[in-house]
Amino acid sequence: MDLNKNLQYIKGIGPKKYKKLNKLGIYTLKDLIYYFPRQYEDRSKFKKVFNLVNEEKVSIRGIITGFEKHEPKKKMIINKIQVRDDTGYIKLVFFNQKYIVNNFKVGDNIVAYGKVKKEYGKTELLNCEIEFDTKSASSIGKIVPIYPLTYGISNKELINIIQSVLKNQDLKIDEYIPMDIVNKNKLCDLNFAIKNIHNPQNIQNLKVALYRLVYEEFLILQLGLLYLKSGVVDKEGIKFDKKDGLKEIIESLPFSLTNAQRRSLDDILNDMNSNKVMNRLVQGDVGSGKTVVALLSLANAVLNSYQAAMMAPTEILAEQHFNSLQEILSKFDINIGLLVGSLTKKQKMAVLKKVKEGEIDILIGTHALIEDGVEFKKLGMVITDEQHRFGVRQRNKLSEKGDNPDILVMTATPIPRTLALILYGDLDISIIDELPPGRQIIDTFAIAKEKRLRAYNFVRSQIELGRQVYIVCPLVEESEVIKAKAAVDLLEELETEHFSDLRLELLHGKMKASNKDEIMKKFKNGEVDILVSTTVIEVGVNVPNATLMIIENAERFGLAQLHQLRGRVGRGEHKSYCILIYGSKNEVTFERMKTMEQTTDGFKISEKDLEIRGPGEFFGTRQHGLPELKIANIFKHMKILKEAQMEAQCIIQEDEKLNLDKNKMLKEEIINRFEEKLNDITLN
Ligand SMILES: Nc1ncnc2c1ncn2[C@@H]1O[C@H](COP(=O)(O)OP(=O)(O)OP(=O)(O)O)[C@@H](O)[C@H]1O
Repeated sequence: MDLNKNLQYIKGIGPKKYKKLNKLGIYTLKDLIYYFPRQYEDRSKFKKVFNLVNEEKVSIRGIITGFEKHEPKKKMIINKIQVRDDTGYIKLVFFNQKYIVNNFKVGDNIVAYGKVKKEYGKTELLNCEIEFDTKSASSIGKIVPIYPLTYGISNKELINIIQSVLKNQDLKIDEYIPMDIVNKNKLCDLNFAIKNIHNPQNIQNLKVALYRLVYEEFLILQLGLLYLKSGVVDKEGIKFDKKDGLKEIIESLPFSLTNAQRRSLDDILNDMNSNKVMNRLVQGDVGSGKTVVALLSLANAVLNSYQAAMMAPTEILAEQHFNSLQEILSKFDINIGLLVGSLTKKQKMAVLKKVKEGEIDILIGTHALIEDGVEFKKLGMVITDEQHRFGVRQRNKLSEKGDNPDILVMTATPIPRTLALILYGDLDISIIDELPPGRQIIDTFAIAKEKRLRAYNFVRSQIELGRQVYIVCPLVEESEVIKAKAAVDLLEELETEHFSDLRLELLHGKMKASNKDEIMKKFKNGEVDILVSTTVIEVGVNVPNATLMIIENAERFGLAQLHQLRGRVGRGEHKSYCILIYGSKNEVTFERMKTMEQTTDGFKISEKDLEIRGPGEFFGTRQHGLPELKIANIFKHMKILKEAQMEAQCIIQEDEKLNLDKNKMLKEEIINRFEEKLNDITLN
């Protein structure tokens, strides 16, 4: 049957209902049957009046014996319907709902659902729903689905619409998952699943249906991502040679590469050497030395007579990358340019001209890089250094400036593999899981806020040793203005009450870029003792002389975020410390603080964070970039996700392009659903 049929042409759905459904994003038959409840209320068991317990929510069944009407106040009418069953009497109470009550008369057999109130020997049912006691009662005596709704359509209305469509004998949905996979994973029939998700006969059926639909959604998602990666959209790319010049650059570095850096670089150079477009993610723990890997990849493109570009999430970072690259590559006659929002028009025009004429070999910048006016002479490679901050669209916009350039994505957030497969399932992954030698463990201490003064004494002792300190402000609402105010307040308190003799500076997102830059420079040059900052310093900032980080209200941050922040210290030869000051004292806070004290491995921390905080909060307040799913929940259904991921991998291994006959419908479904749901993830 054609599930793409517009609902307007379905019997029983007039223009009025159609319009209401549109508000929920429902247009076709498929939209409707795939509009899933967000939860259920179990109203399936009826109780006798005699057995009712105060405050419980129940379904009852009885016969109407009379009506009462009270008007305790103006404009307030309370109607009561007296009902009897074979064990006693009960009154159903309705506030200002005459229109419901008027549908019934004495002698009618009814079913009702509500909350029991027992007082002075009387029993009443509040917040009532009532229906005639027929087989078709839609929302009483059943497990009732509760749908996500918008204004203008009630849950009951939606239930009625969906039920009437489901009863339609013609509704037969074709199975598109190959039968061997259905059987192997014990998935129930698709029609059974759809019927039971909307109108579950019992809890067991509901579970079976839910499992199937969650599994299906994950399978399609993962398979779609793998399918994209598997070469279906492989574009012809540039074949870069491995140039000898690269060896020279590597030899000029002040250190030798770690094994993990070498491995990642090899992956990248092999990709670059193939004639397919590279789509690779380099995931590295804090301080693992991603920048140098990026630098060498960019240099390899330049040695092959191409231009390259690198996009960073903040200006501070872009400048830092610019400086590091400049330091190493200028000796090799490679020209680096910087393009950020804060340049004057004149400066910007000059950079753009040089980029267009090919005088700049490597352009570093913020999202200013993807603006329309930026044109390259011969762009061959792009790197985005991101923190779930750029969507695929932005990534693609940058790569469109070249002719199928190779793409490298760098992220400093260690994420568990399961999630990486979803967030970056369309990319090949290299992991830098080793810190450069000589790195010291950052000693981490969590203390209650009452002990803050001790921490401040420690700040002083570090500064006396010639070191520098970060103090990170409490995490407040995601508004830069409010964050800035919190930072200003904290600075004032520290300056007047604790460190009036030291050099303090402030850094927050609301400051003019040139100010930020100036302060960062001063901090780098050792002209500032304490940098009071919001989380703008979270990613990438590299000041080796800073050895102590204090984080206020540490319990408000995600563990992954704390780990990133902590990674700002311990970047040089000096022993480094992180003090987490927490304000609330509950189990979860203690457990999270303990994790930070005990572990410095970003991957372990992120696993733990996921475990402790669970749904939604894992990525902190940050935009997480996870795809929107209709029924599956990446956190709640982690086990099913893993199973579906494994299956997806098997399917692709057997039939990379999904050309086998048995996978034909699956492929169609993926293409359909991907277009609709995963716009943000497709690579074209
Ligand atoms: N193999 C190495 N041996 C010694 N030092 C290294 C090595 N690789 C990088 N470094 C140095 O380590 C520091 C951190 O490197 P880098 O800034 O690239 O880290 P990162 O992975 O980007 O970290 P973060 O995600 O925290 O920004 C830099 O000072 C860099 O010069």
